[in-house]
Amino acid sequence: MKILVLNSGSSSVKYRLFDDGTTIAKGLIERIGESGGDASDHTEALQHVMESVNLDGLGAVGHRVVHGGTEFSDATVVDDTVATTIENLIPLAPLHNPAALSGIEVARKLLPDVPQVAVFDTAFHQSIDPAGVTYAIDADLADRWQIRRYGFHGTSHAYVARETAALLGLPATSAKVITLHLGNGASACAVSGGRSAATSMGMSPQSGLVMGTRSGDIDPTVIFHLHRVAGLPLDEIERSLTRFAGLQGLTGDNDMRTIQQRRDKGDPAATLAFDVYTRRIREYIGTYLAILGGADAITFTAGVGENAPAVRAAALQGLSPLGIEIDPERNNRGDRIISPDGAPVTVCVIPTDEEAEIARQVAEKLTT
Ligand SMILES: Nc1ncnc2c1ncn2[C@@H]1O[C@H](COP(=O)(O)OP(=O)(O)O)[C@@H](O)[C@H]1O
Ligand SMILES: CC(=O)OP(=O)(O)O
Ligand SMILES: [Mg+2]
Repeated sequence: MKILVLNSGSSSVKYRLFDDGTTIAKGLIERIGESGGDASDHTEALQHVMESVNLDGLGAVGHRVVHGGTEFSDATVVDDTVATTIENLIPLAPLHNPAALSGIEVARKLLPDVPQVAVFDTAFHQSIDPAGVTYAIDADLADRWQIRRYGFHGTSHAYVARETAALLGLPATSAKVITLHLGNGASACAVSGGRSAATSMGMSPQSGLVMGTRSGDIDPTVIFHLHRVAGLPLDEIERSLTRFAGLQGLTGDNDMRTIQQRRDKGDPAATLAFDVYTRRIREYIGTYLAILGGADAITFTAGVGENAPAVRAAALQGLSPLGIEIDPERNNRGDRIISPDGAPVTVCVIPTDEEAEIARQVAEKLTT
C-alpha cells in the first residue's frame, strides 16, 4: 500500500512516501511562516508536498498527532468527530496540535477520497497504571478538566523499545527498557514487555526532561510567582516556559551542538546548561530503574540521543554501581551497543523512525 506520512511540527512539515514499507520519496519544509521560509503557512506547505510527490494510487495519509487525550489508544481513521477532538485538545498541546490539525484539514480537502489516519503520541502511554498518570490534586477538578498525565513521543518510544528487544534477542513481551528520546522535545519512558509503564511528559509535552526550548519539570509555584510578584501576564509566562526555557533559556541557544561547542571553550552558561540537562536524564533513569525493578537496556534516540556521545556519557556518569557503564570507544563511534560486553545493563543507540512506525500502524489499521 502507498502511504504518505505527514509529521507536521510547529514550524516545519516532514513528509515521507512509503510503498509497502519502502520509502520512495521524502522531504522537509522548514521555517513555515518565517521570512525567507519555504512556505507562508501549513496550507501552502502541504500544497508543496502534494505537488512534489507522485500520489497516484495513494492508499492513505498517516498524520502524526501529538495529543489524543484519553480517547485514542490506537491509530484512528479521521472523521469530523476525530478532527474536533484533536481541535479541542489544542490547549493541552499548543505548540503541536494546531499544526497536525491544519495538516489533516488540508489533506482532507486536497485528497477527499483517501483515508486519513491519525497516529497519536499519547496512544502508547494509555497502558500506564492509574497511579502513574494521576496527579495528587483535587480529584473533582482533575476529572472535570481532564487533568492527568498523558505522555508523548509514544510512537518513538514504542519503536525503539521494540528495536532494542530485537537487537538484544529478548522477547518483546518481557524486555525491560528505559528509552530516552532526546530531540527538540525530550522525554524518558519505562517500557515493560512492550508496554509503557511510566513516562516523563505529563498533561502536556512540557514536563520531565530539559528540552531545547521547554523547561521540563518545575515547581508550579514558579508560575504564580511570575504572575503575582513579577507581574507577567499568563500568556507571556506560557511563552517563556515553552519557547524561551530549557537550553534556550539557560544559554540563548537551543541547539545541543552549539551548547557543546560553547562548553568546549569553557563558556559557564553552556556548561551549566549541559549539566542541568544531563543530570535530569540521570534522575529519570534512577526513577525508572525503581519503577521497572531494574532494566535490561537503556536506549538513546532522536537528534541529541543519536548524535551526542558527550551527552550520553555525562547522563550515565557514576552509574556503574547499578550495572550501567559505557565503553568510550563504542560511544564515540556511535555503535548500536555502547556498553562493554557482559555489562548487566546494555546501553544502546537506536535511530528512531516515527514516520516508518506511523506507516506501519496505518497499514495495520487499514488491512486488519
Ligand atoms: N551532532 C549532534 N550533536 C548534538 N546534538 C545534535 C546533533 N545533531 C542534532 N542534534 C540535536 O538534535 C536536535 C533535533 O532533534 P530531532 O530529533 O531532529 O528533533 P525534532 O524531531 O523534535 O525536531 C537539534 O536541536 C540538535 O540540538
Ligand atoms: C511531543 C513533542 O515534544 O514533540 P517534539 O519533540 O516533536 O516537539
Ligand atoms: Mg521530534
